[in-house]
Amino acid sequence: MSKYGYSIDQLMELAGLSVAESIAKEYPKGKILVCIGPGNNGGDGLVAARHLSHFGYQLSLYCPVKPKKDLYRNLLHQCNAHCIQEVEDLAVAISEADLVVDAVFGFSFKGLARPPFDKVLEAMRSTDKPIISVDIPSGWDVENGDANGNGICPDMLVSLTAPKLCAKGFKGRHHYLGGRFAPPAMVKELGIPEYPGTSQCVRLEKYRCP
Ligand SMILES: NC(=O)C1=CN([C@@H]2O[C@H](COP(=O)(O)OP(=O)(O)OC[C@H]3O[C@@H](n4cnc5c(N)ncnc54)[C@H](O)[C@@H]3O)[C@@H](O)[C@H]2O)[C@@H](O)CC1
Ligand SMILES: [K+]
Repeated sequence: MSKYGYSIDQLMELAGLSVAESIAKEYPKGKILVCIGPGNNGGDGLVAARHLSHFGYQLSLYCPVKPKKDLYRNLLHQCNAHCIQEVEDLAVAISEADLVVDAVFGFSFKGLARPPFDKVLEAMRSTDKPIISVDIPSGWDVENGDANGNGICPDMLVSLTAPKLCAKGFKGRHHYLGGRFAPPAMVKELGIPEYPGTSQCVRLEKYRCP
């Protein structure tokens, strides 16, 4: 997207907002735990957490690794200013949550999850709480999906910009598209569906991939 002059902050803000809006369309108000990874997928999760708190959900964050980048630190600072608590005990936090947002890994994940994220994925695999994955279910390869069987099975997937090939393997109930920032040339090239009105997200009734 940088060829169109966007900064990562702009894209992340719109991506996270679209994740929050997608969640609000399908799940009633309640407690949401957001699990944050070390890259931009985690940044999307921090933005989504902030918007969900504005929408009236009760948020908490689990961030086992904190990158030193200003972008990440500022997003975390904003969450703190919104009284979003960070939790230390993942098992307890999952048991107390109504929903879990998976913002651990996105399209740059490779191989098998290394510590401490192996335990985060394990905890998300073993809960029966609905999981909402940001862009890609964590542990999945962007093209080959859950090839090694260590990924998670989300109830909702919010694909960003366009669904990735791995979304073919998504078996959950709700598939949304968010990240409404593609200019017309890109919309045409990728066959991105139309968004309704002013919405930042669109429900996909069947798999669509450019
Ligand atoms: N158009 C775009 O490019 C946009 C992308 N966004 C988000 O950015 C995501 C991609 O972000 P990134 O490229 O930062 O990557 P990710 O957030 O997918 O993850 C990269 C991080 O995971 C680590 N990692 C990779 N494999 C690992 C393994 N096996 N075990 C442990 N750690 C591992 C890497 O060292 C790196 O720190 C997308 O999926 C999407 O959520 C949005 O923020 C905005 C727009
Ligand atoms: K994810």
